[in-house]
Amino acid sequence: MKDPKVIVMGAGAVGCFFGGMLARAGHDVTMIARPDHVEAIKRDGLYMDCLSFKEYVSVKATEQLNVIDQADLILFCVKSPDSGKTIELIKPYLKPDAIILSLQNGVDNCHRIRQLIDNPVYPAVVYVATAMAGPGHLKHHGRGELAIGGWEPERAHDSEIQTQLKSVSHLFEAAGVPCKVSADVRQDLWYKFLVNCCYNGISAIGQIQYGDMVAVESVRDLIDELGREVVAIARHEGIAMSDKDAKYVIDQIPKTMPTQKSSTGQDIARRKPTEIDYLNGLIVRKGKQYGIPAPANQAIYALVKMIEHYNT
Ligand SMILES: NC(=O)C1=CN([C@@H]2O[C@H](COP(=O)(O)OP(=O)(O)OC[C@H]3O[C@@H](n4cnc5c(N)ncnc54)[C@H](OP(=O)(O)O)[C@@H]3O)[C@@H](O)[C@H]2O)C=CC1
Ligand SMILES: CC(C)(CO)C(=O)C(=O)O
Repeated sequence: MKDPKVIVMGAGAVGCFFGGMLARAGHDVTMIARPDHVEAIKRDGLYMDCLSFKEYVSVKATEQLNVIDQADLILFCVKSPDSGKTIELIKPYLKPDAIILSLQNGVDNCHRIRQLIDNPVYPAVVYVATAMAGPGHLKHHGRGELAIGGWEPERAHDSEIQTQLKSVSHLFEAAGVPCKVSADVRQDLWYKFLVNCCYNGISAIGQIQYGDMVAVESVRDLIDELGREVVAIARHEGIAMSDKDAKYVIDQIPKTMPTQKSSTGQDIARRKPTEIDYLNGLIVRKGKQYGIPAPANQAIYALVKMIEHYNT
């Protein structure tokens, strides 16, 4: 992929970080964002307040969806409940070979997107801690690596897919973003999903950072219980998950991003609907379907839904 035109669809915390890194490396990037962000980015540039640098990065920004007709690569960064409607909005402008990279949490966004369009769609497993601190102002709290891959098992060895994935990976790597092509991206997605089920809801309910969360012993016990339930469901889904690896990915979060409040917590703070139906809510539904009890996930799900109900 030589000199691709990159569009960030939904330039918030994640879109501004990864799109911003590509723009900073000199790529042609356009952020599709809400008016307050567009105005600030056009005026001053995107302020990337990162752990390793603080810089105003020059990048294009617009509210207009028709710029999608130029895109070779779309970083799809809207929240999970917005996936379907956003795809319907951009569908009229999509080039047939434009690659859509979903940087969203959850395990079913690519499947839902792919039901609406024929374009190549790939998941990115995203380990980063970011938030929008104000219009055009990105605050980075830790990490920033990606794993991408082909998720449709029947097309796993397709050479065109592997070529596309390698070129996307090179693009990010050259811009300073570690990006591996995963041999089993479904497994990687479930490990990340495990992290989200363990941390996002508690952080949202308590409006609390991960480092402070795990200072409380009973919260650590709850995280363990949430994790056990998710691992049981994952195994039932045919995902190979070891207890040792699950514990490792869970333990890394407060160590590598202690000052972060989850994206679900950020939604609650902004009085927006959350992604909880696609996180702990999915575990609750699958638990009922498979007859696997998931009371801890049920409790987190119910509490976030209650807060959302009176908050939005
Ligand atoms: N924040 C984080 O650290 C991480 C987040 N993630 C995942 O990444 C995904 C994105 O999360 P995040 O970046 O935090 O979310 P944000 O809410 O910060 O960003 C999404 C942005 O897209 C905007 N948007 C939605 N539709 C449109 C549209 N039609 N036109 C213009 N702008 C639009 C939203 O505006 P509005 O709010 O007004 O709808 C919002 O500003 C989620 O799936 C999340 O779980 C993954 C890893 C880490
Ligand atoms: C990586 C993590 C846990 C960062 O907060 C996240 O994915 C989220 O907030 O949704």
